[in-house]
Amino acid sequence: MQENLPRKAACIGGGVIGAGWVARLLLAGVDVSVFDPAPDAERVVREVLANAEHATARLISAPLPPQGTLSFASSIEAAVEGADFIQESVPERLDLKRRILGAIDAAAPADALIGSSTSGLLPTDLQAEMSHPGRLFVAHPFNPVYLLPLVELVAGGRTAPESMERAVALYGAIGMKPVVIRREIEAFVGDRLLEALWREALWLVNDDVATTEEIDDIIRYSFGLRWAQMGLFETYRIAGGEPGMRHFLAQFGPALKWPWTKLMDVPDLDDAFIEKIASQSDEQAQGRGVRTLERIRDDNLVGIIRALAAEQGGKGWGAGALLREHEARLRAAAEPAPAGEPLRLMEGEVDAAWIDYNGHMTESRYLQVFGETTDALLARIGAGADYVAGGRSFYTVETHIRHLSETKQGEAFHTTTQILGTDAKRIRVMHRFHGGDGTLRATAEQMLLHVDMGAGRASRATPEVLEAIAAIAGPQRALPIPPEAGRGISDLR
Ligand SMILES: NC(=O)C1=CN([C@@H]2O[C@H](COP(=O)(O)OP(=O)(O)OC[C@H]3O[C@@H](n4cnc5c(N)ncnc54)[C@H](O)[C@@H]3O)[C@@H](O)[C@H]2O)C=CC1
Ligand SMILES: C[N+](C)(C)CC(=O)CC(=O)[O-]
Repeated sequence: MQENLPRKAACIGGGVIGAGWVARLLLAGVDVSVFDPAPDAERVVREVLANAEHATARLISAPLPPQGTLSFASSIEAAVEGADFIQESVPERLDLKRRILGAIDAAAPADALIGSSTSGLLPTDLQAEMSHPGRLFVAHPFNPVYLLPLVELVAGGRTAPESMERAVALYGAIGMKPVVIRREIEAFVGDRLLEALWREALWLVNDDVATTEEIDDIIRYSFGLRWAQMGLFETYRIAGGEPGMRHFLAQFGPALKWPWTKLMDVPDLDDAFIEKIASQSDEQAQGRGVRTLERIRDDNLVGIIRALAAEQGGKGWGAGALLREHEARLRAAAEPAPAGEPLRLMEGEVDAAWIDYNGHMTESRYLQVFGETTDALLARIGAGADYVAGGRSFYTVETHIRHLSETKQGEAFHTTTQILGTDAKRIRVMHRFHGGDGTLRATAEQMLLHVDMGAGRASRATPEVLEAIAAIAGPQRALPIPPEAGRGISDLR
């Protein structure tokens, strides 16, 4: 089991955000008990979980821990019993949140942490009536919680520093990027930025400058793409050309004082304006329901995050680098294969983009999966990113892939690895690609050569790496040699 994971979590409120938390926690292997009095709460949570399972299987290529157990409680008291972590996600009303947090505080075990999902209320106000306010903090996520990694952590006046330290470790362990906000302010940082943009967008629709669809196009075809990989400041630094940020500020700073934006004014949200926004939004949705839109959004987000994970020589960038770190933790925490068995190094689900004109997974994607399996093996034997930074690495010098049967879109898969042979400079491996039903779909035999990158030639691996290889390869020697090993392509002429 991974370090810093809660033993048992309780989610109070199972709507859009609560259900997202439930899914993220369950998929991290944590048991979750939910309390939500809405009659259809269980249906909503299960539908969001189904979307999250689909997205997570495609996002994370490391073996996932066994999913936690989901239960529905009939009261707050029953939900929080035995929980060491509670996430509150009830509607955004101070009086309601105070009452609910009071009930959680009274019933939860003394050492349990309590995070509130509030989008803007001050933690000091939320704590006001709690008997143990030291354990309450704001943990503000972004929708969908099971895919977007950021969580803003905000301490109130009475939050114990130790609770914040524990919170950073806990949210990190479930694959998130906790950012501790330095000072308690309403709406924290993310929603301050988003509200400014949203307010401006409402004015543009109100004044018939653009429709909801046109505004969304202006975002998604331009700066929306930029923001997934660099934020505002780094993007503008580049826009300043070679002199960077100083030149950017000199050129565009004065425009900030021109009356372009409406700042704090908000158009009246009267019935006519609500109808205008809602009907434009209906037209834009083209009849797609919310679960369909969620699937489209999730598939796109998975594609973007995985693309970021492939950057920087495979170390990843931004949210992609965070995913790489999380996958490494999951691999380290995965139940080790019994000595002598093939290692199970990679899991996933076949992406729509991996399907070719023949309607099955295309050959280049098998090589991608086998390449990532090799990376996972190298990380396992201590030859991962730190080793490469020290100037040594393994290069793949030969690969032979055999395609044995088809794999279709959406199928689950996993890979296994057997070390066939090894010496001081080489590892010969056989990777196998299995479909969700366990059948063998493809194999890849590879020769990996240890290289001194500075000298640009083959060299001996370090004693530690050789020892780690021997610990896997020794017991695997009892396995039968796979029939694909050493085979060439037919000599058809
Ligand atoms: N929707 C969003 O985009 C985001 C919302 N948040 C925050 O998350 C919190 C929840 O918002 P949503 O999930 O959007 O609202 P929602 O309306 O989708 O869900 C709220 C849920 O709370 C339940 N509820 C009501 N009274 C309750 C009670 N006494 N005990 C337990 N559950 C109760 C409702 O039945 C409902 O299922 C709010 O504080 C909001 O500011 C944070 C980030 C993003
Ligand atoms: C609209 N909102 C204030 C509830 C949005 C958020 O809090 C964050 C998000 O997911 O955009």
